[in-house]
Amino acid sequence: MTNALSLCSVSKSFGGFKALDSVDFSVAPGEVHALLGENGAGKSTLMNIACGLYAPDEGHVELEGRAVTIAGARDAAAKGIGMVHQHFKLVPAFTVLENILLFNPGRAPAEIAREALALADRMGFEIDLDARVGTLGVSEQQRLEILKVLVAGARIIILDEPTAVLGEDDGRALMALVRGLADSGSAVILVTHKLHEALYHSDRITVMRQGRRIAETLPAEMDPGRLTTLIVGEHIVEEPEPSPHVGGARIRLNQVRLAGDGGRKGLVDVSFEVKDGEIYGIAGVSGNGQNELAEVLMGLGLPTGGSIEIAGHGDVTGAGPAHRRQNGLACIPVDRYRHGLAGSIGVADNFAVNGALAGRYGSWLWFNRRKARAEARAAIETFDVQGVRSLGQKAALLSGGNAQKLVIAREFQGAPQVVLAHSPSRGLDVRAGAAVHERLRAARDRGAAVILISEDLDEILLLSDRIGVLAGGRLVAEFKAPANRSEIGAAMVTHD
Ligand SMILES: Nc1ncnc2c1ncn2[C@@H]1O[C@H](COP(=O)(O)OP(=O)(O)OP(=O)(O)O)[C@@H](O)[C@H]1O
Repeated sequence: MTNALSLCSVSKSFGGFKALDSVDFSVAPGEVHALLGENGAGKSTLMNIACGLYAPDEGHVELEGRAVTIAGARDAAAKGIGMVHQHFKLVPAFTVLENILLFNPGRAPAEIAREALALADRMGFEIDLDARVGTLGVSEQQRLEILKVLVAGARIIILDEPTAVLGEDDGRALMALVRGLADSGSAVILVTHKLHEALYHSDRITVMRQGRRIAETLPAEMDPGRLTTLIVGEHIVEEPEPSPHVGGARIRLNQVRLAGDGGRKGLVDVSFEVKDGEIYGIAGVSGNGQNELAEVLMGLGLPTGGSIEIAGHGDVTGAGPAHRRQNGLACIPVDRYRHGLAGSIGVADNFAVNGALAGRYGSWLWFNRRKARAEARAAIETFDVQGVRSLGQKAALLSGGNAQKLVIAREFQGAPQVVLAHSPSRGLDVRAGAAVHERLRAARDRGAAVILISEDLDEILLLSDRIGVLAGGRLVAEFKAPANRSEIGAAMVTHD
């Protein structure tokens, strides 16, 4: 069968750095083709060429066997290529229908509405066209992103890490939707870091490493070990490791409340404590209060009741983010681009923020830029942040995974006593994910209290010494490691 899309010997450089080196990639109608590779391997760059955001330096693009030039995103849409980006491109204040219209200008709203409802129905989900996007949950927003490109007539659909923001159930539902798209004749490219998605939900797998295509293979010929080895060049297996020493309570939440509004659940009388030398995992289906809990802990949301205490620092309930940092709290936020990094400023300056707050580089009158830069350079090396070609390079130009490594490098400076990690390995490849886990264990082993909020139950089970389950904004159950996976799963869903 003729391929729907082929990228033929495509190369791309950014200022002398070869992000893609003569890569071949194709996808056929009715096929799900998984694209895997380490952070910075070049997956997004390749897909950006497929959807017209970048022009290749060498090589060319073919649609149904004919060489074409794709002149930008609009042209790609007109040629039937639709990309669903990792970071949604929706306007929260607009309704669902208005967002679809924005993406499909010039067409009659009534016609678009009819088509959107018919497509949603065919894909097996419901959608309220009048709902404001800001009130939708992540999985609904993602379906809307997919619907947007389908309404625009996409037959080649590129999904960039679509389940990174979803919990287990929503992730499974999305995989069923992906299969439905292929069954209806679309060519689907699934960019992912999740091995099981490639192994069980794709028809073909391409692996990239350092800008090159390392392998094109079939799921039947692979298993998790072999696939990991292809991706990172080594066999990585992680095992749980209990804490060597648990001390006294370091951080304590007493009956913490946060009012819910719109689609937000809020928090209802959440109480738990985390001890020195302990990783406390917060498990739960996404949208059950995890973001709210993280905000309250980071000092971004003020609780409407209850208190938060950090041993040695007293009551920090009303303290803002900067004050909390000075009280020994480090944060790895879930949304690294919103709360973690300032994309438009340089890598070194992003790194220096914490040290500057702690007065490590002098005062605002005399800022020791040399020291800040030297520390940034050392941390980038230690934490293996790749793709940094100069310390002044904008953080937004890092690949998703390397941006996360930069946040972690910064947050682990200065040996924090309390670490809040919210989905810390989201978007990271296996090696980088394992390295982050190692850092969290190391922080715990030197006596820090670590709070790990993650919708990935495997990550929770792998790392936690104790586990709390968040459901409907309440902490509904607590377990000690080694915990039973199905009991935790039951607690996650049996409470409203
Ligand atoms: N516009 C750009 N300018 C400079 N460098 C860039 C640009 N876009 C990408 N790069 C670099 O090219 C390399 C490949 O990045 P790319 O985003 O394609 O990786 P990826 O495989 O998608 O990674 P991840 O899984 O972390 O998202 C990285 O080193 C990145 O820093």
